[in-house]
Amino acid sequence: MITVNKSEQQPVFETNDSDIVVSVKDVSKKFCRDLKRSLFYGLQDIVTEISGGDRQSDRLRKREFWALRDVNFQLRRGEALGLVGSNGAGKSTLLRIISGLIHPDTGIIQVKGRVAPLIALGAGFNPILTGRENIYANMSILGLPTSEIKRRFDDVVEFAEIADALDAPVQTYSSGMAARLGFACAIHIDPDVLLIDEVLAVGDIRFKMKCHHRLAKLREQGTAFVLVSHNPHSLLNVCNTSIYLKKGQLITSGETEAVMRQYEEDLCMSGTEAAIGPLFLPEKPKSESLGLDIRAIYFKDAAGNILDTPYTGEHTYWCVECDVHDYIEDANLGISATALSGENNRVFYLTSTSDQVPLNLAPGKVELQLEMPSLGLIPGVYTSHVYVRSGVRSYDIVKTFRFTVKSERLVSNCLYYQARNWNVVQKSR
Ligand SMILES: Nc1ncnc2c1ncn2[C@@H]1O[C@H](COP(=O)(O)OP(=O)(O)OP(=O)(O)O)[C@@H](O)[C@H]1O
Repeated sequence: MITVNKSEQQPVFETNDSDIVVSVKDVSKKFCRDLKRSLFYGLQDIVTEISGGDRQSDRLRKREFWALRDVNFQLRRGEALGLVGSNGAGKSTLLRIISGLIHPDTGIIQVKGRVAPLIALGAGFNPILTGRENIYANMSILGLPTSEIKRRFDDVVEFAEIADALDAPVQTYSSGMAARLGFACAIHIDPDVLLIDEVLAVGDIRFKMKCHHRLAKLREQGTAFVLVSHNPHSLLNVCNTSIYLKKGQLITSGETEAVMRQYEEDLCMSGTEAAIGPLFLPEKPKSESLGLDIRAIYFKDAAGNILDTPYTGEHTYWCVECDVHDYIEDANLGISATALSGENNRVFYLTSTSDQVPLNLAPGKVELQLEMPSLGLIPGVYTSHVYVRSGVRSYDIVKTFRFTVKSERLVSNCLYYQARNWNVVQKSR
């Protein structure tokens, strides 16, 4: 398990643990966007190192940026760690550093045992060599002696299901075939650490199931995994702990479900400023009032508490507080909500009149409520339109009430939250 220091959201190191197979301590990596400059910096670094100077690895030079910054975590035998983060967050860079393909600029990486990186499709294969030749080349790069490769060769071919194409160049393989071969080579070297970057997303469902089955077996035997995926379900199925990277920084780590929740919430909110709390409006001068004035809009929970933000799936009241000056019969409360994150889609438009619920209002302070037994909105920032009418007569309207929805549940891959129960009904025996 990753141990997390709550105050800093960085894992706390436990040394002297013989089960630790990967230890990543204060690791940073910088890149330069400008190719010419990058080559120049490379040369400069080599010269500095040869002359025994200080490279000042922890400082950025012109046009450099941190692709990873002070990342810490540990992985133990048999543990599966998920890696999430949006494009460019630094996931592949981290895997490349663990696999030894690139070196960090600062920090220490310690890896015990054999690492099998499944980092990019067909990585480690030479396209002009045949499948047969590539199996030998790839598995010996991964550290297996030729005698062992010979012994395992048939199992690799059988697992990869490429017997017919074994003597064809790998460049003639489909992406699925190349992925199958890569996976087969990696698992047949008995790795201590397996690094997987979205590779399982390629291949048909049957092969994916076969891979998952094999991964579970490897894990039982003590292989540790780091799995990068944009699909929360594959992470939830495989990894009990995960880390969330954002612009190279480790944002949070811990139990996969909690990490995914924070990642999804950030994704839903991206590009929009969170809006929090109720909206209160000033009293209107009598001359401007049309007989009913909206004075506040807010959400309440089932116990009647006003909420800063409503929560997906919870029993929620959308409340519209009004000053009513005249008797109003058949008032119509209309509420629409549009998601500001994503493509600005209107999510719902509800009116009491279309639900055939006439609202009869007497003068005084009145709270109109739209009761939602289970809030269907997923986490995100929304803007809404709220009005009170009667027939064609409009009393008051608020055009932009912004609010934020949060969630304590996982709502991945959903456009709305479906309240539900799962049952088994025994029909007969
Ligand atoms: N060799 C390189 N030279 C310059 N910049 C690089 C290099 N490799 C990666 N980067 C940059 O570093 C950042 C992190 O890249 P990385 O590939 O690790 O992200 P990622 O989280 O794996 O993204 P994705 O989900 O899109 O695969 C990105 O801004 C990327 O453009």
